[in-house]
Amino acid sequence: MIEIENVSVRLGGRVVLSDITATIAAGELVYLLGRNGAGKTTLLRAICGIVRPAAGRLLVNGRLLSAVNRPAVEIGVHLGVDAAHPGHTARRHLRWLAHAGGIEPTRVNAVLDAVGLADVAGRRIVDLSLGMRQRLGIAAALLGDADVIVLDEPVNGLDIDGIRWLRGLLRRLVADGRTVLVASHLFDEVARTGDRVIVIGDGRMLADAPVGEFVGAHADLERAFLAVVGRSSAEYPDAAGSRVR
Ligand SMILES: Nc1ncnc2c1ncn2[C@@H]1O[C@H](COP(=O)(O)OP(=O)(O)OP(=O)(O)O)[C@@H](O)[C@H]1O
Repeated sequence: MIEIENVSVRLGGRVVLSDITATIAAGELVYLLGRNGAGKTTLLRAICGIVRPAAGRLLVNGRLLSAVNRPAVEIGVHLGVDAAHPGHTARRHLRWLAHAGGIEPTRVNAVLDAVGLADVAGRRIVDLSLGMRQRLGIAAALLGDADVIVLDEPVNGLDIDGIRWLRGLLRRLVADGRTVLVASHLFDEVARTGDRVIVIGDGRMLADAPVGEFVGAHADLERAFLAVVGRSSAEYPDAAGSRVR
């Protein structure tokens, strides 16, 4: 379970998140939605303990991560494909993470198999495709066999096989009773797989509802989202008084 209690975050002297409260329960796949710069990654970073809130608190399985001996077995995290050293091989990267996180090294081969990277585990990360690096990030999130999994835009770069594989993986994780929180811009995937959405706009919480309830009377999730966050003038230059030639 993830409990976000009245969390505010300041970065570079600016309030980036303001008074966010939400609970993500075990066995739930919750998507975090918001425009670019809304504060999604910052919230995920705060949950993982990378960013310290200016106010409020974040609990993972009822505890502050700072009070936990081995956070890597409490929460599995994938916050972007650039988190790995490009000169390391995929296997070496995961071995290093396992060592740093106090995780049994036998987990490395298990997660390489689980994400379909066993055949390229000896390749340097710089030589992996974007989709492969995405799978490597997901492997890192699975390494500690944690009950709580947090992923930032994990679908980017995956081909159709990868997308279908990830859908199955996410559903299996929640069926296992894990807590899964995913930031995404891909409304089709969210509508297809999500239990609930949390919507952030300009660092503020705009909605927290089951997907069906959130869509409500709107034609689809995208339209429901736009109704909540407001339409962008950049998307509608006519409305802003200028014309695209
Ligand atoms: N280290 C930092 N210092 C100052 N401002 C930051 C820092 N990191 C992020 N921000 C700002 O915080 C705001 C939220 O950024 P964040 O990356 O959380 O957005 P996001 O919703 O994940 O966006 P995207 O969809 O583009 O990934 C942005 O205005 C960003 O410029």
